[in-house]
Amino acid sequence: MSATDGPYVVGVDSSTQSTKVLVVDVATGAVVASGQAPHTVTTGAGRESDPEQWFEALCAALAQCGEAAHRAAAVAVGGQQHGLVTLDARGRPVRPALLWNDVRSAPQARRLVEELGGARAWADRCGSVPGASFTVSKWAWLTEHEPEAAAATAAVRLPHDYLTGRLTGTGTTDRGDASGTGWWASATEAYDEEVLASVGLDPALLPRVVGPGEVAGTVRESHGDLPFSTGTLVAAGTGDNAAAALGLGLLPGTPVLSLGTSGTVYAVSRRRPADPTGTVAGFADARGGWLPLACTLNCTQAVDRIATLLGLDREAVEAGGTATVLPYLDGERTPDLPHASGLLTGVRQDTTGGQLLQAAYDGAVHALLDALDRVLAVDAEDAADGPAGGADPAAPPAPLVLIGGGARGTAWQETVRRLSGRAVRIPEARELVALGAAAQAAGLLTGEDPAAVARRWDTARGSVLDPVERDEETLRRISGVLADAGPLLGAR
Ligand SMILES: Nc1ncnc2c1ncn2[C@@H]1O[C@H](COP(=O)(O)OP(=O)(O)O)[C@@H](O)[C@H]1O
Ligand SMILES: O=C(CO)[C@@H](O)[C@H](O)COP(=O)(O)O
Repeated sequence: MSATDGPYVVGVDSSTQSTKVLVVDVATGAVVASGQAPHTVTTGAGRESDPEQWFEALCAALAQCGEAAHRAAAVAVGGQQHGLVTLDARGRPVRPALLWNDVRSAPQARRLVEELGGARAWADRCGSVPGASFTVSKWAWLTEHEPEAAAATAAVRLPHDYLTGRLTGTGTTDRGDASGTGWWASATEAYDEEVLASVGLDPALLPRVVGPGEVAGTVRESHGDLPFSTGTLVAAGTGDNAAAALGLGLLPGTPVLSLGTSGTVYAVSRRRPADPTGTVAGFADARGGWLPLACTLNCTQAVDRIATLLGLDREAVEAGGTATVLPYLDGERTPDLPHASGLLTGVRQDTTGGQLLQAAYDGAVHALLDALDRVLAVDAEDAADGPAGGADPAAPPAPLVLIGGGARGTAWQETVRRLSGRAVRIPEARELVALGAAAQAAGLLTGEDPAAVARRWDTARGSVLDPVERDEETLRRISGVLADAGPLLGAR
């Protein structure tokens, strides 16, 4: 069979900055066509995007795929997590979506944690201690600040639910994305009626949770902007991080570090996470397992912004110097400092712009690696459960898999390598979220586990950079600044 014999599937990544689509050959995993279209995100106090623009971007990205997209037998959507999409009775957005990196809901998150038994209780029932990013906090913010918008809401959706619904005409989600809402209890794998009641949200407004391997629906009557025929299968879809885990065919014991608008660090696990510190979110994955994950709000965009302020190319880093940058331009989630802003300290007469830029990369990566240890702690408990659970403890640690737009940058690669002290694998495949969605769609056609599809496609193939000695001095310096700067960063 040649690389283009089909059948074909379409995988979608509707993430913060853009929509990316891949048309993939089910037999070989060959990407036969791709497209990308940008999104607009508001700046200022909040972070909002228009869901209708996501659908327009999806149509535009699909149009770039030409004839190949018309041949798709199944489609799935991976999307940015947590965003609150409110729809009216006609299925139109009541207002723009509140995104995962909108920190205005931090006070509501804190109140919810206090009112429902504290952090330990939340971790036990929901798997996570909700912060400003979680959908439940956003709904609580909306009911307080825009009660008329909340009252006009006839359906509540996540970004990937919204797009899936535009394809099928029905309201569905999946356990992976539902686990980032704060109203889905990981302990019972069901909507948590007590949490919903506490924020005045009627469960009838929520989508049906489609199980792994189930069909969400079929493309309702096809229309001009979409290339799909009526009746094309639509898979459950999931959140973007769970989709990337599928796209890598991830097994327990292999940590992933994703460098996009958000920085994320995660692993798959057979053990349900429940971290009462709130650093590790106890997400479900898209298969039936778990996805302990930590997320930062300031990653590639924050470092690019600092490069722009310095008038430098993003690769123009220089080693050395004494400067420390905490690039928390949008407030921060890991560490939990939603009211923080960026901090620069340790500047001397001989500090160069390139050193300041390197310090920004270091600050962004420090936060992720600090959290990686906690993510791996869940995974290590998992490994202790049995031989299938994780890596041989005597073996060297598995390479850190580097994905997301930033993984293409040498400065990012070298910073992660130096501050982690681990080998770093860089998959050749660029769009792991869209590939994971494609693998989920392919699984509907072949009956295979989507992660097994991705392994058959060899999506994690790529170069491995050898480990270098960990730069403990820089890590210590950044940790010291963080510890000393509490009041400046709005720490409570
Ligand atoms: N060659 C590159 N080197 C470094 N960074 C890059 C490169 N190409 C893209 N990026 C970064 O990737 C980011 C987008 O990554 P992506 O994973 O697509 O984000 P998201 O999924 O959040 O929309 C941009 O903010 C940009 O800084
Ligand atoms: O909030 C999280 C994870 O909890 C983010 O990872 C979002 O899912 C956005 O992802 P990107 O658009 O940065 O890929």
